Amino acid sequence: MELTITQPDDWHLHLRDGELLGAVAPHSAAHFGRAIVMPNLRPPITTTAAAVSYRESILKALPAKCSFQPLMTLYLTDSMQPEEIKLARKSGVVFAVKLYPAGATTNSQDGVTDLFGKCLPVLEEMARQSMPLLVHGEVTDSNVDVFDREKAFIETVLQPLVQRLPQLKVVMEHITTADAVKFVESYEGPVAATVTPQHLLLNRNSLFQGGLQPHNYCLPVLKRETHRQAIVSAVTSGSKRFFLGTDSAPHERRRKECSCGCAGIYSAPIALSLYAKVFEEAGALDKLEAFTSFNGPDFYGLPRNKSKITMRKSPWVVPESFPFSFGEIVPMFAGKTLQWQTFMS
Ligand SMILES: NC(=O)N[C@@H](CC(=O)O)C(=O)O
Ligand SMILES: [Zn+2]
Ligand SMILES: [Zn+2]
Repeated sequence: MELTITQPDDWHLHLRDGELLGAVAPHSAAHFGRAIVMPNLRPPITTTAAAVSYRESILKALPAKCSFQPLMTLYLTDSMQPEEIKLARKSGVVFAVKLYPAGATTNSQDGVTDLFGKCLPVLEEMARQSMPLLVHGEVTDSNVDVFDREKAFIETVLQPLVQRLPQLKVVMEHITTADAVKFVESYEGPVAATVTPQHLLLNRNSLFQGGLQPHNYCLPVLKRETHRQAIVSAVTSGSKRFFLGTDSAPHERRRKECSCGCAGIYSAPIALSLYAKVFEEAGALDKLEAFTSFNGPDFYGLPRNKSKITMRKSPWVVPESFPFSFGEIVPMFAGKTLQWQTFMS
C-alpha cells in the first residue's frame, strides 16, 4: 500500500542545542518541511534576538541542501514586554509565543507565575499582531492530581483567557484528554490543538507494563484509555482544529534511566509512521494529509508545503538508540517493528 501526500510540518518540536541539536535536527529535517521549535532551552529563548541566533545554530546543524525551515518561538515570562511582540512580528522568524506555567514541565522554571496578573499587556499585543499563544496546558498546583491537571487548566486558565481575549489565537499543545478535545471542538474562536503520536497510541498502562517504562514518560502524562480514544476520534474526524505536533523531546539515555528521570519522548524519526498507523487503524487514511500537512499551516496563516512525500507499507525496525558524541538517545518504540515508511518524492 502506498500513499503520496503533501510534505508534513511538525507544529511542536524540541530541537535542544549543542551536541543534542546536531544529533536530532537531521531526523526532523528528513521528513518535515517546517517545525515550530520550542524555546525551553537553558537559558530559555525569551527575546527575538535570542531566537534569531538559535535559528542560525539550527540551520548550521542541518545537512547540506536541506530545505527544512525552523519556525521560532519565544518563551513567555512574567517580565516580557509588549514591545518584544512587535520585534518578534517584525523579525519574520518568530511565529508564536509559548506559555509554560512555572514548574509545569522540563525547563519551565522561568515560566509564567501569574498569567492574568503579569502578562495581559503582552497577550493583548499578541492578539493585535495575530501572534499565536501556544500553551503547555497544565496547572502546577501540587494539590491537583497529576492526571487532572489539564482539565483544571482548561477551567481555570483557558476558558477565562479566551473569554477575555476572543481574538487571540491559542494552540493547546500535546492534548491528552477528552476534556481538551471538547474544549477545542466547542469553542467558536481561533483555538486549535496539536496531538502527539504517544497520546494517540498509548494509555497510562504503558507507563507500568512489565515494570516502570521511563521512555514512555512525558508531560502531560499519558491518560486512561477513554481519553486516548477521544483524541483518536477527534483527529480522524477531519476537524481542521487538530494538527500534527510530535512534541519530540530528546533527553540522553542517562537522564531518562535514572532515579529522577526527565519527562519527554523522542519520536521524530518514527512519528509519521505512527500517525499513519493511527489513521489506518481508524479507517481514516483519507484524513491523514489534512492532519499532517494542511490544518497546521492554515491555522498559522502560512502557505501549505509544495513538495510531496510518499508513505509505503514496508516493515522496518526502530533503532534501539541513536548514539551521539557524549551519549545516546532512545527513541519511542525502540526495537519494535513498524509498518509505514516515509520516502521523499
Ligand atoms: N513533553 C515533555 O515531557 N517534555 C518536554 C517539555 C514539554 O513539552 O512539556 C521537554 O522539553 O522535554
Ligand atoms: Zn509541554
Ligand atoms: Zn514539548
